[in-house]
Order: sequence, then C-alpha cells, then structure tokens
Amino acid sequence: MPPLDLPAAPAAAATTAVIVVERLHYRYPGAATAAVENLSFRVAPGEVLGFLGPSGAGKSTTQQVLTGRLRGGDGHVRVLGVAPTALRPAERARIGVSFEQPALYPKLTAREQLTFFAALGGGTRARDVDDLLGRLGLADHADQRVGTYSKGMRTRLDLARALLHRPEVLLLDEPTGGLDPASSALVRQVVADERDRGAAVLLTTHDMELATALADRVALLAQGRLAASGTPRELVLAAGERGIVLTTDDGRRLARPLHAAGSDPEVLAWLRDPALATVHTTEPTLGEVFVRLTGQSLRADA
Ligand SMILES: Nc1ncnc2c1ncn2[C@@H]1O[C@H](COP(=O)(O)OP(=O)(O)OP(=O)(O)O)[C@@H](O)[C@H]1O
Repeated sequence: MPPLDLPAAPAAAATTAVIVVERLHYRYPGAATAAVENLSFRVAPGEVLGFLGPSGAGKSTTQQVLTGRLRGGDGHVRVLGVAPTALRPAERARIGVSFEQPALYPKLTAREQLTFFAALGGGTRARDVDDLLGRLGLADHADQRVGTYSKGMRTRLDLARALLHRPEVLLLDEPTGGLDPASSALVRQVVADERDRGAAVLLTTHDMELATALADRVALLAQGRLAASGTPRELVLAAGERGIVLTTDDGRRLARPLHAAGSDPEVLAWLRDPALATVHTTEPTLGEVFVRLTGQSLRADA
C-alpha cells in the first residue's frame, strides 16, 4: 500500500531539522533483502516523532544508522548537521541515546553510575544526578547496585543517563519498556519536558498510549518502508472509519459507521427508544490504523 498522502511537516521543520533521514537504504551484509528501504523523515527541535512498527520493521536499524554504529547505508543522513559516522565526541555529547537493553555497570549504584557518566562527558553541561534520579522515581534506590534493579528500573536509569548532558537530540528506544503505569507516566512527563526544553526526540516504541499522548507526528514503519506519517490525529482521521455506539438500559448495544448513521433506520429507531442509555462516537486507535494500512499488527506477538 502506498504511503498516505498527508501534509508534510511544517516548513520550519524542514529547514531546522536536527535529525534528517532522506532515502535511507540499509542492507545487512549477506542479507537477501534490505532492512530499511527508501526511508525519509525529519525531526525538528522541540518535536517528538513517534517511530512505530512491528518487530523487524527496521526501527533499531535506523536508530543504529543515526548513532553511527551501522555504516555503509545509502542515502542522506544528518544528525545536528553532521553525518553520523563523522560525529566528533563534542557533538556526540549533544545526543542522548537510550536502549531497549541498557548496558549499565551492575556493580555500581545508580548514583555512582550517573556520576561516572557525567564526568565522562566533561561535566560542564551535566545535570544534577540526584535531581535526575528523583525525576525518574529512583531517588529511593540511588544507592542500590544496578545489578539488583528490576527491568523497569534499569530502563528509567538508562533514560536518566541519556538525559545527563541536556541533549539537543534524543534517540529513545522503548523508554516505557517493562514499566508499570505510574512509572510510565513519569517517563512520559520527563520526555514531554525534554521536548518543551527544545530537544528533538525520536521515540521508538510499541506503546501506543505513549505515542498518541506524546508524539507531535508519527512515522509508521512496515518491512523497512514508511507506511504512513502525520500527526496521530491526521492518521486516525485519514485511515480510520469513525463509528457510533448506542447502548440501552437493558444491556443492548448497537455499533454502526458514523458516516451513514443519520440515514440508518435502525440507529434512528434506537434514538427514539425510551431504554436508550448512552450514545457515543468512536475512532480507531493508532494501533488499529496501522493494522488497516499494513495488514500487520504493531506487536509481533499480538
Ligand atoms: N545484525 C543483523 N544482521 C542481519 N540482519 C539483521 C540484523 N539486525 C537486524 N536484522 C534484520 O533487519 C530487519 C530489521 O530489524 P530491526 O532490528 O531494525 O527491526 P525493529 O523494528 O527494531 O524490531 P524490534 O521492534 O523487534 O526491535 C529484520 O528483518 C532483522 O531480521
């Protein structure tokens, strides 16, 4: 299915984007097919781009191209105006990266870990370590060795590490992975604060609630290609059919497409029914939009 024809990002984003990916192709050595094909997107300062797609869609590959860990792809890729493989340490310090499988030192406590990383980055732009741990709900565990942390705690600590140097670019891979709802809400707030501070955020996630709540725009990836992009609202309205649902006091329920509801005799009869209890409209979630566009679920296990 061709990409949806949606309005492009605002002109300002085109000129000031600090993450630029144009016609990226990447094929792993020896692989029969490309992991990423003809992929283009931009992220401007103060913007969150939700990067969504099922397992194997090419999200991590793209992120690794952006960090310079993967070399040899075709296309035009720039982070802070520089080709990722040419980024110097001072430029790398302006980019925060969090990982789905964080590589942290198990023998160090959270505070020791962040203090160490703060010193590694030169320290001048480093945030207050305790303040950062507090914002991510880890203040009570600051002196606990990271080897004894739960998965969700490691995820939050890795996000704290990514934020240490007030990065202008944030590449976040599943920042709510393994988190309970309260911790997810903390992370959502922290990412929103970073965006409001002016960071450009590429938010790779399977978490539809997070993407819907936080992303200014989303890019839906399927089999290495862009299936659709736009604001969550644009995608839902362009790809999804809105519906109307009526319920009655005696437990009956009627669901119909909204566009035809005004001339649907059954809907009109229900509206006159004295037992009518509720009438509301529904619209698909981003996850459902993705399934309609690609025939694939966002979760490999769904
Ligand atoms: N090191 C590798 N060598 C060869 N092929 C790889 C390698 N890493 C990933 N691939 C392949 O590239 C494609 C894209 O994988 P990628 O890990 O980028 O997907 P993803 O969207 O990040 O998935 P997930 O949500 O599971 O992290 C898949 O077909 C995958 O099998």
